[in-house]
Amino acid sequence: MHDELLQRHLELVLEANKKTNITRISSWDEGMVLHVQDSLLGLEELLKAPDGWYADIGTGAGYPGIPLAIETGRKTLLVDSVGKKTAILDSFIGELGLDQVSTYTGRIEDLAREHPYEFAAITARALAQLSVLMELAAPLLQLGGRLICYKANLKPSELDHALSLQDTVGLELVSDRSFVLDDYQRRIVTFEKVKRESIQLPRKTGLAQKRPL
Ligand SMILES: C[S@@+](CC[C@H](N)C(=O)[O-])C[C@H]1O[C@@H](n2cnc3c(N)ncnc32)[C@H](O)[C@@H]1O
Repeated sequence: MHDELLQRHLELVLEANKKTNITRISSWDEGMVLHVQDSLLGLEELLKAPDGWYADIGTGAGYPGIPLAIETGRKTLLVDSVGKKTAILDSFIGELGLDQVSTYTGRIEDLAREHPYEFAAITARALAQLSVLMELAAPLLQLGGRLICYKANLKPSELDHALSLQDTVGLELVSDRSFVLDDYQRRIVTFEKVKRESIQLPRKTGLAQKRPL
């Protein structure tokens, strides 16, 4: 049942990608590994998050958000600033019958202004360096909520910088798991929101990515 939905989502993505560029992956086999299997690497972490809303920030074609929503049945918000992408995602959601999933068209920083501290879990893949993900997620997460970061080839300096920001953004590293997926190095790095951030977040829209902390 789940496998069918996961495969149907990939079919829809590859089909839509012929008209609108929503992913660089164009083959079924690559998609099954680098989109579907990769998205599910963080399932264990999402299952450990408290109950409540889950957001996939910078979701693109719905990875890892749609596979994780299919597997967990969680109330899910797919967030992307590009309206063309969220319109395509809305059609996928209808086609797949995922009633508990919806989209938000806009910047992550604006979502945080509209819904501060309302999310129990956040995922992000191929969006930004860890410190930027922490800054973007901190004002969205409720206390005890989890930020689950999908990283490829994570450098020690990127992790060190992220760890140095924990106190500022109120997040604490809770797990770090490594995988090899088809010769690619993968890491799922998870933080928990343990206290309020000590600086005003979100900063002005765009600054997190343009001028990282
Ligand atoms: C490289 S894609 C990754 C897509 C998907 N997570 C994946 O791994 O296949 C990054 C996506 O994040 C979106 N994005 C980047 N910065 C954003 C922001 N500040 N607010 C909302 N969406 C953002 C882009 O439009 C793009 O679709």
